[in-house]
Amino acid sequence: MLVCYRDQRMAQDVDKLCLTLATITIKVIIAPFQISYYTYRTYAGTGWLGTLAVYSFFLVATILNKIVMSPIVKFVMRQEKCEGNFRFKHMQVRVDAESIAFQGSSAVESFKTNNSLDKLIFAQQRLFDRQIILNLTGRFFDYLGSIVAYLAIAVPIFSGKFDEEENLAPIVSAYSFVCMYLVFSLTSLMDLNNQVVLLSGVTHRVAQMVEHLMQLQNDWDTSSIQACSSFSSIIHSIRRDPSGSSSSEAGKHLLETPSEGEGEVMALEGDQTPLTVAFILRDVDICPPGSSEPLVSNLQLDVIKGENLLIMGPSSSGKSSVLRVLRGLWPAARGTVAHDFPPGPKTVIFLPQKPLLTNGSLLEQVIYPLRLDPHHPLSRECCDEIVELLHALHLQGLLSRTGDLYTDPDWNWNDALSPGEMQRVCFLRVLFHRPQFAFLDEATSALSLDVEEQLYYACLKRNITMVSVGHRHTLLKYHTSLLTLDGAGGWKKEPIVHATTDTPPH
Ligand SMILES: Nc1ncnc2c1ncn2[C@@H]1O[C@H](COP(=O)(O)OP(=O)(O)OP(=O)(O)O)[C@@H](O)[C@H]1O
Repeated sequence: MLVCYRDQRMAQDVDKLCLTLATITIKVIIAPFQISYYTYRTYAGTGWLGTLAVYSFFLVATILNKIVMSPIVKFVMRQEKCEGNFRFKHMQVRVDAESIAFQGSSAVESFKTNNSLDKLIFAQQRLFDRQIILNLTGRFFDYLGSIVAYLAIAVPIFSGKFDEEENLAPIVSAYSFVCMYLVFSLTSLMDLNNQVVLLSGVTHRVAQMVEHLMQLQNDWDTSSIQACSSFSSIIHSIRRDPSGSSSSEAGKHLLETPSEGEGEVMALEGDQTPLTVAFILRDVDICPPGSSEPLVSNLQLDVIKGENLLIMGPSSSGKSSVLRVLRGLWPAARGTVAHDFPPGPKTVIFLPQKPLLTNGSLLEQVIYPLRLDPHHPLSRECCDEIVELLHALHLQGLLSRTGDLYTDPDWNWNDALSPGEMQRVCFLRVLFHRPQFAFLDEATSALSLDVEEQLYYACLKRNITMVSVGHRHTLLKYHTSLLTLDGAGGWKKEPIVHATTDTPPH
């Protein structure tokens, strides 16, 4: 559908371009004939003096127009640049939509996009201010043009070219003003009509988008309420079922540590930290959009504090899709997905498979998906910690390239960093925010094994519960459970038995 829509839009754009080009070509072809014809008519009516006056006026007007126009060029360029930046930001948001949704960073991206829109509007405002002067000179020469025309006619009249008995008034005006005004009015009306047509098309599309967004918001609100109530009922059913027959690892965990577990679950329901259970999945089928073929069938899964889960399986078996369902990006085709935790990077963080870097300073990359408050700069300790982490992950080179933490570089982070650097910067967010749960979708696939080990041990040291998706068997040693997808809808969850040498270094 998206491809269809894009193709339709492209076809429409091409049609519009062809139409504009055809109009310009016709005007260019007609222009010499028009000029020749009207030069002849002017010469016939006013003689060489009148023709010379008109041509001289045209020459002076063009030169003055050029002088007024020249400074505007740089404002046009600035406006074009701001518009380019704004459109690029929009494109980035569209391309990275899933990664943004995973990281819950829509607010910061919205802020940054609005910021670039503000810059664009400011640049446009400055351009419009200058264009007023240009328009005024344009209009001035338009009116002066008609005076010059009357002056040109005055020459033959006063030189006695016309008979005195002739009624000169009709000759002079020859209804020219009425005709010119009519043509002007019609042209203006046509321009206005075109603008209204264009505007109504755009308004229609914006209205459609707003309606669609409102519908999405309603659906999301309804599903969130359902998710919260499902979470409560599942938690209560776990408590009521001490045999743990239908039950889950979460149930066992809660029953093994009743007082602590219950207290923490109650805290969860009351929207407080710390979390014990982040997600509960019951009888869940996962299907990609537009398909009824489940990637994973009847999935029972609990994401519990302290249980580091590794999801493995063949390519396209649905590993990332499990995270998509957990994050609420895809609805479960069947079953219940329950979750209830306060939003924010201190509780749950998702690192999508595609590293997501935003525009802005190095500091903004690290604190993402939060954004800097210009009135409350980050504390010195925080900055020191970030610098320390950058050194620990061998990213101090970025610091020298940007100059400091706060400078917004004039290059694009997505173009200037290697895939490994991007992954380390994204992982740095996890270490900085220290969330309770981190969902890592092949977050270290571009890194060497020793760096991977360093990052995972850093997470373990910070007591961050990890749910990782990956292919490497070296990841096993950082996790306690393994969920294996077979690519045909089946799955198996088992504990990982560790050798004693696998304990993290302190
Ligand atoms: N937005 C989407 N719309 C339709 N199908 C999708 C979409 N995203 C993914 N899929 C399909 O869902 C299936 C599972 O994708 P998923 O990304 O979960 O696989 P994966 O196991 O993580 O694979 P890999 O190991 O290659 O990353 C794939 O066949 C993929 O083409």
